Amino acid sequence: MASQPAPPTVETFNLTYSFPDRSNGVSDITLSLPPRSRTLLIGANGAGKTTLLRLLAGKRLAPANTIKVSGVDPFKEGLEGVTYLGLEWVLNAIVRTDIGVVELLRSVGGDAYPERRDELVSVLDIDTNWRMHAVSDGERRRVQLAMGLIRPWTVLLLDEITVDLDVWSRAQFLGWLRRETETRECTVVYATHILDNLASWPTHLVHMHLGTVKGWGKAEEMLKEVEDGKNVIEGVTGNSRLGELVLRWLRDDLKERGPRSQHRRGPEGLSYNSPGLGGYGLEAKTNQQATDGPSCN
Ligand SMILES: Nc1ncnc2c1ncn2[C@@H]1O[C@H](COP(=O)(O)OP(=O)(O)OP(=O)(O)O)[C@@H](O)[C@H]1O
Repeated sequence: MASQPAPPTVETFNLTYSFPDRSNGVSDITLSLPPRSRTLLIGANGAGKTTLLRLLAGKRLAPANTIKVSGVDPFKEGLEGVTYLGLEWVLNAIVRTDIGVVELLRSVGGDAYPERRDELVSVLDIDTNWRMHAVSDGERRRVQLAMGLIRPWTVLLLDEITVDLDVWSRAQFLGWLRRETETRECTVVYATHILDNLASWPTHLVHMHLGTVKGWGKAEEMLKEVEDGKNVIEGVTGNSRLGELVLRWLRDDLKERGPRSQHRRGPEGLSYNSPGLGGYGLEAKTNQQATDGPSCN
């Protein structure tokens, strides 16, 4: 009897990762995202979102037993069904050559999934007569998204690659992702700075700051923070609850970090100080201190 596919969960257990130059990537991240969830990764530039997504995709080697995607280590198993769409995908040169959309979609297996292919062509408003050397950036991006999504992934790791889509197309695309999670066993983790049309989209939120997760959980519960009416951001109006929450997070994170020139994430256990601001190179710190907040003195 064929065994049941594992549920598409995304879990990390005290995940800490340092880059080859020994600088901190992410520190002590523990998450458990259930099947069929749609999670937004939120954080300022440099918070560690891409690093985390690449680790989850098995593109970087995490310490043993710190990541499980659909129950297994993504680096060791090279998982079928896990799709990561990030910058490398966008930069792939073939989508700038004189090649037609139909050929491109065929090259990624489109003919094996004709219904999904046609649905994506419609949702992303793609003209199958386009030739890729003669389309706009947004049109190219739509084709790239269709290429990446045709095969029925079970875990989709999306690093903001919808920036070129117009607002309507992005809304259609987000609606399609939602329907996917509602109609089959699949899970989405999406890092983005663009909150348009996302107010009621996420089931879970993960708030990242300086390589750590400051908070995560069900979106509805985290959004309650906004309802207290306190801590309002002056001069900013018309945001969704999600927009308001994220603005508060980023404002407080920035305050906590201090000026960028005074904070650089150095090798684990070390913090860099800017000599121009009174620091003198490297100073040893405990891991706890290094990850708890701004490392300037
Ligand atoms: N290969 C690398 N080696 C050393 N440091 C790196 C490397 N890649 C990224 N970093 C650093 O790690 C930190 C986190 O980067 P990351 O790309 O994960 O942030 P992010 O949250 O995705 O940011 P953004 O919103 O700007 O895309 C940054 O400070 C970055 O400079």
